[in-house]
Amino acid sequence: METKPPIPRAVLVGIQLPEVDDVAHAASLEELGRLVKTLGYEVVGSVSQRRDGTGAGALLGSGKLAELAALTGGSGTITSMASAPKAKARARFEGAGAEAAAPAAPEPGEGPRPDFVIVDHELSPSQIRNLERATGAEVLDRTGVIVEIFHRHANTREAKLQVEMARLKYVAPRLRESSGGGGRQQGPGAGESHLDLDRRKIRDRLAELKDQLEAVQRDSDHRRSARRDQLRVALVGYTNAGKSSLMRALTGSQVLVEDKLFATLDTTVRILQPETRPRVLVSDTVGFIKQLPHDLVASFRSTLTEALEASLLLYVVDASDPTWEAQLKVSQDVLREIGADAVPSRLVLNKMDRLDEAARDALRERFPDAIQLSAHRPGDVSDLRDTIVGFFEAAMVEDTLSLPYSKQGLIGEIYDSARVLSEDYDEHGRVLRVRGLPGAIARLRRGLEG
Ligand SMILES: Nc1nc2c(ncn2[C@@H]2O[C@H](COP(=O)(O)OP(=O)(O)OP(=O)(O)O)[C@@H](O)[C@H]2O)c(=O)[nH]1
Ligand SMILES: [Mg+2]
Repeated sequence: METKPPIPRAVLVGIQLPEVDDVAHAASLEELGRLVKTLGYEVVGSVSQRRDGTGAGALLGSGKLAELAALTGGSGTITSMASAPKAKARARFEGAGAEAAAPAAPEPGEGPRPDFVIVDHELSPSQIRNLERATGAEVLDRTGVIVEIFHRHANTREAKLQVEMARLKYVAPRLRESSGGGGRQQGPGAGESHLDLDRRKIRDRLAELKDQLEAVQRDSDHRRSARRDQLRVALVGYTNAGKSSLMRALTGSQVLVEDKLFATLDTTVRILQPETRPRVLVSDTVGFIKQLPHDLVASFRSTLTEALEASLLLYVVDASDPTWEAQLKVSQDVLREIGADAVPSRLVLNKMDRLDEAARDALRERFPDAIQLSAHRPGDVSDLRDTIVGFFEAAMVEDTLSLPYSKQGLIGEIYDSARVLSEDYDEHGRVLRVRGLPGAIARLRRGLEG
């Protein structure tokens, strides 16, 4: 008996559109390769072709299709009846009704041939079908890969619910009959084909998920509103830029840092260290990626709200990546859509330790306002902390609050949201000289008067 490879093997496929240059095309395929590795597959090759569009029935021209099929062991033609499409994709999604299934165990491949063809573009269900017919392999597109990674990495209840919704919405139009012909079935649901039944189940499940999600979101909105008017800075940016590394260094927390795409899927909030008065809260957020599937943007909701409510956004980029400017644009575009471009921001050029002096100078010339640093250098991190503190210091104002004897219970809140410069007493109660953000002071004043 032949020993079978334990890790699924994948071939990448990319179309280079006329407006995409060679560097961007190579970077996109490279990024797809990293996404695929994050899924636990081995990339064994890639096929790419220059074309005017991605709309062709089998995506590739017939020559390229034959080249791809030679790698995967398929017939190379769409009309062939050879090797019916595998129902693996469908099977993988069948557990979707349950809470995040464990990562699928790698399925053994058939000999050394790749089991997967992974395409760097969003495909229509019929393109997927055609490619599967021609290659005999299972076909996933970029969206499918990202949805699957999100599914595996989601940790909190909110993220899990959101990702399950995105996954069902992705899979519903791609469902097909499991048993070739697609006839009507007897028994429960008689009169409905399997396909109709599956689709109806998905609709019901989506409605259920929507309700649950709304309940969870009411909770987290509540928690967030309790943090309003606090000093908040959010780390935002492309996946793998180093946001979590900076978060760790700035707050001394143990958030996950990994050389993986989408290591972080949940927003975490920690206190800037050494602690200031009032405290500064730092949020680490999920990374962005190009061609983010539309339904998944919803699962960024908590991250996006975090960004929208911060007083300062730090756009973190991996300056050692030749495509960092395009990556920055992706993050800015998503945040602009929700109006977060109104939040004051700074550009943070991370991973400077990977660049030589000349490259650093060139960047300084072009982006004089950007903060250059390495998350791995403690001195750089401490400078960044000072910059953050300085930003809030400049935004703060001084004011006087009178705390009547009947409201002494509010003293803790005052100390939490402002810096108390001095405390005096008069016949009504305490008189505090405070320094804080205008919004926070206004809120305290309302509490004292109400
Ligand atoms: N050389 C170098 N590597 C860094 C630096 N900052 C982060 N890294 C590495 O970059 C990789 C990604 O870092 P993370 O902090 O997980 O990145 P992230 O932005 O949180 O990524 P996602 O959570 O996937 O969005 C890890 O392997 C880090 O060790 C840096 O300043 N220099
Ligand atoms: Mg992270």
